Amino acid sequence: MTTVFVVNSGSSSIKWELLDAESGSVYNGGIVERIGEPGGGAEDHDDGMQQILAKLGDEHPAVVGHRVVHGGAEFTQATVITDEVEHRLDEISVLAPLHNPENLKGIRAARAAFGDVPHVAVFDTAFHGTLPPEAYTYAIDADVAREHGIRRYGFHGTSYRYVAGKTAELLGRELSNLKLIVFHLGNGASVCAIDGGRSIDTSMGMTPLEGLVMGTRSGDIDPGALFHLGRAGMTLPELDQLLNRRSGLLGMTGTGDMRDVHSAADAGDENAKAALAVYYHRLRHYLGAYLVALGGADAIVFTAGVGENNAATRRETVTGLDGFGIELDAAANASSDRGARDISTPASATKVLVVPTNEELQIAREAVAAASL
Ligand SMILES: Nc1ncnc2c1ncn2[C@@H]1O[C@H](COP(=O)(O)OP(=O)(O)O)[C@@H](O)[C@H]1O
Ligand SMILES: CC(=O)OP(=O)(O)O
Ligand SMILES: [Mg+2]
Repeated sequence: MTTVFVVNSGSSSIKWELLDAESGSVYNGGIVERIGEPGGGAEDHDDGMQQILAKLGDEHPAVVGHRVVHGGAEFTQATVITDEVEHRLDEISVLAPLHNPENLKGIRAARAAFGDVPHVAVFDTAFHGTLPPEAYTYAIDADVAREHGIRRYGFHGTSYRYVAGKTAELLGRELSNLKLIVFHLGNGASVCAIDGGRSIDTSMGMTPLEGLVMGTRSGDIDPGALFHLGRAGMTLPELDQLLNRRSGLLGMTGTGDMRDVHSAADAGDENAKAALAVYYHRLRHYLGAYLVALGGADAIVFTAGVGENNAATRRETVTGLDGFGIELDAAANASSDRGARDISTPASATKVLVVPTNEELQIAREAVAAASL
């Protein structure tokens, strides 16, 4: 038994678990949400971490695993955190300003509380270290790109690694022989084309802003629109705020929570219906692209809050694709089953699956491995 304390410190929340990395049994855990908001769970991330550490009481983990969203070009695998590593993480924080500074606060507070055990950083970007240059290169001036580190990285990799492994188990196949398209649809959302367990393309880019429509993020937008807004007087911080925090479902409907968007659409709200259409349109855009990138897929997999729970999103993503060998079983898709499951017809050449993610367990396992426990 190896007890791991996992800290998943996000832009506005901190999720945490105390679990056994071998069995996956969770002893304790929780989430501090809406950090910094009026009436939220904590004043700031430092306050949030102090609350969590107080809840741990006398518990003393053998290792602490930290989700770190951006590892830059340097960190391509889970890494034991030394003072030097912490310093390097600080330097690359500018690459993910919504996420990394908060990840670092979690690391500092946890290292102060548990100074005698190894702390391991597990990176969202690490799984995408296999992206080929044509997938990670932006077609801009090569000198500017090199000087400023402008390239695509991809995120949600810890989730993709976990879900890819579970998918192979569910199908009873070797991951090395599988072509998968995995949709991670949570507040942040992305999709990944996985060939033989290796990420070959993904929708998020240099930062977690590119790609799909998200809770508060725009996803893909013509950069020319930003120049236009800049000329109209918007400042850089305002543009950052607009695209990262006031766009996506929130920007189009007034709420960034998919459940509320559906409630509104069901009640006849035209903005909500239009926003869902945009959300689905973007999902299908990437599905088509990745089917071609992989030369066909063995399975299309849905995970995270929306992907696991929202039958309408799954249906609208794959509807009308029988001619491509993708046939959803409507009843299986609509059922309230939980757990990893097949929601396609027996005849469907490409399986459609729901596979719940577990980033905390994946972080715990990688933390134990990196710390050689
Ligand atoms: N039953 C459900 N139906 C539709 N959407 C759901 C359901 N349950 C959760 N969600 C949506 O999942 C999203 C949150 O996903 P989650 O993976 O928990 O996000 P994150 O970890 O990025 O904060 C929210 O938009 C929420 O509305
Ligand atoms: C990388 C990212 O978007 O993370 P999250 O979904 O937790 O915001
Ligand atoms: Mg998440």
